[in-house]
Parts: sequence; structure tokens; C-alpha cells
Amino acid sequence: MNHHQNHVRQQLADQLAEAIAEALKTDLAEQERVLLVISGGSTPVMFFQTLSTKSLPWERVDITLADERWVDEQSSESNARLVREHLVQDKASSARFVPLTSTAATPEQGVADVSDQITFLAWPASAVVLGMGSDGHTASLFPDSRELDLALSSGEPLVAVRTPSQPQPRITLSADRLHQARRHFLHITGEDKRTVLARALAGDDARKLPIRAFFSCPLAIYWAP
Ligand SMILES: O=C1O[C@H](COP(=O)(O)O)[C@@H](O)[C@H](O)[C@H]1O
Repeated sequence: MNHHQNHVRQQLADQLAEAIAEALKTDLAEQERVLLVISGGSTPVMFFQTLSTKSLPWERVDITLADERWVDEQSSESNARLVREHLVQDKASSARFVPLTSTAATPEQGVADVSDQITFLAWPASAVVLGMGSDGHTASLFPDSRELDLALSSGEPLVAVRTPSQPQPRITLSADRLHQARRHFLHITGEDKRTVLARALAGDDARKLPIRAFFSCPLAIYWAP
């Protein structure tokens, strides 16, 4: 990343963190607890770091993930580890983070337990912050997942997914559950993802570019080069 990219991506992260903090404050004025759903991957690190410095009654905020790789939480591939290291820190250290993990050997075996863990959260979420890969996947709704149709159509909160292009099995909130939010944000950077998003907006079907599943709700797009 060059200096200019770093600068504009930090600005983007600051703007998104401000919008999310405002959304949480608005809902906290009316609800005892609120829920924030975030994504993993590499893009959100600056956003997490900035959000963790915001003054909020974080002890009334629950945080969970849109998706997770079925790996040990100590693994560098773990989205939960990323959230603990970069978001549940500083002022946000009193937030309650509910990871999409269990001790089960496979996501298929763990999905019921993880579903129980997220049931009590304050749905609909105040905000869902999605990411997107350069294949058009969002959360773990991958174009080449065997379970993509299920994840796009299921009324269950979570789906275990196996994806040939990905090294690990995963668990993902279903599209239905990800839709259960007051606000949706998409946080992406770089020319590649801009091109993919443009293709998706031009009308390819959701099985090819799963991000399209979120074009049915107001989606605030946060993009920087
Ligand atoms: O695998 C994942 O990828 C997407 C995008 O990640 P990025 O590294 O390109 O930012 C992410 O939104 C998703 O949560 C994650 O599990």
C-alpha cells in the first residue's frame, strides 16, 4: 500500500467508524442493548482500531461476526482473533464479543451450538458491516460454495459452508439473518473491488456475485482506492 492509499483508507475507516458509532448511539438511546455485526478479512483493521477509540457505553454493546473460518481462535486466520486484537480494545474493551466458534471439530457439528450463542443477541442488529472479496463473496457466501443456495435461502441463522476455493471450512450468517439489521454498510478498498462491485451493480445474478443479495436493502457503500 502506498502512502496515498494508506491515507485515504484511513480516512475511509474514520468515516465508517463515525457512522457506526452514531448508529450505535442512536439505538442505545432507545434500547438497553444493541448489536453490531462485523466482517473479518484484511480490510477492517483500521476501521476496528478507530471504532475502538469512540466514547460509547460499550458495556451495552454486543458484537458478533458475519462469518468465521473454522480454525483455532489463536490462528492468524481467525476472524475472532482479529476482532479481539483490533476492536475489543481501548474504550471498546467492555463490549461483549460473541464469536462464531465452538469446540466442535467441524462447522457442521458446531452450527447448532453457535446458533444458540447468537440467539439471545439484540436482533435486528443496529448495523451489519459487510466486506467483499474480489470474487464477489460477502460474509462466507462464496460463488463456489456447495451450500450457497442454502445460505441465500435458509431461514436458519447460520450455515456451515465448504468452498473449493478456500482452504478452511467456514460458518456464515445466512443472507436472511444478515438482512436482519437497521443499517447495512459495505466496506471495500481498491480498484479490483470497485470493478467487481460495478459488475454486480450492473446486474449479474447473486449466485455469481453473492454481494448482490444485499442490493435489496439500503446499502451504504464505503469505498476508497
Ligand atoms: O474471507 C473473508 O473475506 C471477506 C473480504 O476480506 P478482505 O480480506 O478482502 O477484506 C470478508 O468480508 C469476510 O468476512 C472474510 O471472512
